Order: sequence, then C-alpha cells, then structure tokens
Amino acid sequence: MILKPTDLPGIAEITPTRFGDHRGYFSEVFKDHWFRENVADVGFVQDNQSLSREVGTLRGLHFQLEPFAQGKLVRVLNGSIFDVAVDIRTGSPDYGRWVGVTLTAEEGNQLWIPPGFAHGFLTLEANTLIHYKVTAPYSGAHDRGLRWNDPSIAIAWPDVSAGFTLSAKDEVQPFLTDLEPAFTYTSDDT
Ligand SMILES: Cc1cn([C@H]2C[C@H](O)[C@@H](COP(=O)(O)OP(=O)(O)O[C@H]3O[C@@H](C)C(=O)[C@@H](O)[C@H]3O)O2)c(=O)[nH]c1=O
Repeated sequence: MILKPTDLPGIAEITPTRFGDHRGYFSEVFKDHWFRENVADVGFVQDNQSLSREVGTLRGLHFQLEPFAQGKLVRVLNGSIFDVAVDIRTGSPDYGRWVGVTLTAEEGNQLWIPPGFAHGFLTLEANTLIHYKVTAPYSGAHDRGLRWNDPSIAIAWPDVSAGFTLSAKDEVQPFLTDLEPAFTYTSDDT
C-alpha cells in the first residue's frame, strides 16, 4: 500500500499494490490492521456501491451529523471520478478548503475522508461504478449536504462537455455560510 497525504490535512490517498502476472493481477484492497496503524484507528460498518450512468454525474456534497458522522474510504471499480472533500469543522485552520483527487479503476487508488468533511464526486466516464466503506451506518435523518458550486468554496470541478447531472436534492443544498455548525475542530484531529 502506498499512502500519500493530500494538500488538505486529514485527507489521504491510498494506492494498494497490485501483483500482476499473465492472468491479470492480485491486490489487497483493504486491510483492517494496516488501515488502523497507518491511516486512522476506525472500524468500517457498511459498504456502499453506486453506479452513475452519465459522464458528468455529480453526487454531493454530503455528510452525516453525529452520532452518525461517517469516515469514508472511496474507490472506483469501473471508470473514474474527481473525488472531493471539504473541511467543514468549525474552528479548523482549513475550514472551507477543498481537495480533489482523480480516482480511477485502472489505478485502483482510494481516498480516505474522515468525519468532519463534506464529500462529493463527479464522474469522468460513463457507467462509473464506485465502492466505498463507511464508519457509521446510513441515517436519513442525519443526512446533510452542502452546495456543490458554493462560490465561497470554489471547487474547480473538471470541465465535462456533457454538463452535470445532479439529484434534485443536490441542486438546492445549502451554502457554507448557512450550514448549522456540525463538527468542531480539535487539535487532536489529524
Ligand atoms: C447513502 C445511502 C442512501 N440510501 C438511499 C437513500 C435514497 O433513497 C437513495 C439514494 O440516496 P442519495 O441520493 O443520498 O445517494 P447519493 O447521492 O449517491 O449519496 C452518496 O453521495 C456520496 C457523495 C457520499 O458521500 C455518500 O455518503 C452518499 O451521501 O439511497 C441508503 O439506503 N443508504 C445509504 O447509505
């Protein structure tokens, strides 16, 4: 496993080793012990999969409130995405800052997004299939969002000529300035 920090403290890119031979490859894509030792001492309780048919499908930005706040470990099984995390921890030196990493099925790279960050992604290819592990179960009552194109965050989403496809919910998510404080930064945070 190759662990690479990103420009946003707390967000890490992980690329599992692939052992290739004439048949294809073998790869350990998640190892509990390694993850706890090297990334975050968390347990995952739910695995999610989503398929986006159109290139330019944008899901997010999403997070869940406590006590169902989720850390997410995201990877792509088919196609590719521009995966984004935004720091929404009140008092954080990085509050409102974002980072984006291209994740591809070809490379098999993953992004770790701890609780305290809003998450979203844009598909860069048709029929992109993603898989992600989460550290808390889904709770619709705790599900919250942040506007994907909030000018105060100014995420540089890649240009996809097809235009963006969003859910009705995501078209009208609140702006950062209107968010109820959901997370508080502490110096123990990574
Ligand atoms: C996320 C989720 C959704 N659902 C249901 C609710 C709804 O009926 C349907 C579709 O939900 P959504 O529109 O919220 O799906 P989606 O827009 O794909 O939501 C996901 O977006 C990405 C960016 C994330 O970070 C995820 O945590 C999650 O919020 O699936 C579950 O049953 N369990 C879950 O864990």
